[in-house]
Amino acid sequence: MAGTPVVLTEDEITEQLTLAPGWQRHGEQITRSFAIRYHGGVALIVHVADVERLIGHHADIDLRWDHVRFTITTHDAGHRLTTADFDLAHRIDGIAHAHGATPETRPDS
Ligand SMILES: C[C@H](O)[C@H](O)[C@H]1CNC2=NC(N)=NC(=O)C2=N1
Repeated sequence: MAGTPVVLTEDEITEQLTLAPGWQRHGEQITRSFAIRYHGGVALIVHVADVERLIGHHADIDLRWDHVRFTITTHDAGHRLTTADFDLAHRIDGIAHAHGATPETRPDS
């Protein structure tokens, strides 16, 4: 990822969250789950990983038998939220949709 990422202010985070419906904030990270069967989740993760490699920004990914959960923060900014996190979130939304994964709200996400 080019340059040192700029940490977002609270107001900027609030604004970014309104533009990324479905993503939930947990401290200095954002997370979202998508319902998809295990092998479909593996294919989804491979696709996301290809894009992450291109953009130089990576989510923590939790694969379960019936869903995949993505958690994003910017390590290089001291595990704070930056625009790179929301950029990746939007990219994940598009890829998940293309794979037929269904956004879901889980109590643990
Ligand atoms: C050099 C490399 O591109 C950087 O360390 C990237 C890698 N992927 C990353 N991913 C995330 N989530 N945060 C980062 O700060 C980050 N930095």
